[in-house]
Amino acid sequence: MLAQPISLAVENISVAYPNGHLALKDAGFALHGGTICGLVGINGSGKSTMFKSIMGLVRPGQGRVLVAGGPVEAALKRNLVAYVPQAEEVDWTFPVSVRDVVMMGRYGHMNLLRIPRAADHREVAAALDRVGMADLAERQIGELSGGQRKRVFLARALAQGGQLLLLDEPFTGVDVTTEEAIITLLKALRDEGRIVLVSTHNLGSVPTFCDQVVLVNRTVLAAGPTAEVFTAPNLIRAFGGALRQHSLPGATPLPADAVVVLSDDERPLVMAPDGLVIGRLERDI
Ligand SMILES: Nc1ncnc2c1ncn2[C@@H]1O[C@H](COP(=O)(O)OP(=O)(O)OP(=O)(O)O)[C@@H](O)[C@H]1O
Repeated sequence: MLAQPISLAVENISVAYPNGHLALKDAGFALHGGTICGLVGINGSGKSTMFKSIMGLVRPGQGRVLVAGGPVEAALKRNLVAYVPQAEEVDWTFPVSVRDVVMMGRYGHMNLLRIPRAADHREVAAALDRVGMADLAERQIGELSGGQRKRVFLARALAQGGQLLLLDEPFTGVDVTTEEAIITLLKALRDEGRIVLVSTHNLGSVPTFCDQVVLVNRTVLAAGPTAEVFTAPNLIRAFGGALRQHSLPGATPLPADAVVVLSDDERPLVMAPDGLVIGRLERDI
């Protein structure tokens, strides 16, 4: 377990960009260590803006974000917040090795000259081992598969020692086996007391790995345990016209009145009419 329990409180924040666009209004939720939470919403709903607020990259005009009970800046100084970017945010042609990228997670622990010490090398080796990338440590990052790329940046977050992990769309472009491996790792990190906050519009995987869900659409529409929040009525509220609903044609053993919610991950969710998630299909319909 971690020495000190981590917590995150987003207290009714409003965030406007310099062009005047109000990306979040009165958005709030709270999390405590030992949870995986899905930050779920359509494109442009404010997920990245929420992450940026938690990382101190944008300052809310109203409200505040507290990490471990204090301001974001203090948490960043303590290396508590670690970010795993979307693949598109990374320049994969940059000539650095897997080990170099993971070592970047140690920068906050080094002095200005950034000369790694034995402890830094140890942490990097442990992180690479944990994500199953030790054998590829010397490989250039451009020569990795999509799933391997995700694991490298997860290793960087681990080497940093982050207790609040922010993952932006971690399953985009990875196959089901890799997705399962990443989920297993995220659950282990949760069990060690971390907060794992995962931004995703990949609805199908949410019930399988998220303990809690925050539904966003320019504000927080609902937040809480997955079974209470991840329901058909709430999802329709969050996704509006972006969701298509179908009755499932003659499928067994699913109830005849089951509702299938199609998202963009090609593995539709199956819900009872009252909104309870029954499961998900492993095939297209
Ligand atoms: N720097 C910016 N300046 C002005 N508007 C912005 C800026 N960044 C984002 N926005 C706008 O704020 C809204 C929320 O964007 P945000 O990136 O937070 O959404 P998102 O949920 O992360 O979307 P996606 O799933 O597509 O990544 C969008 O309407 C977007 O166009």
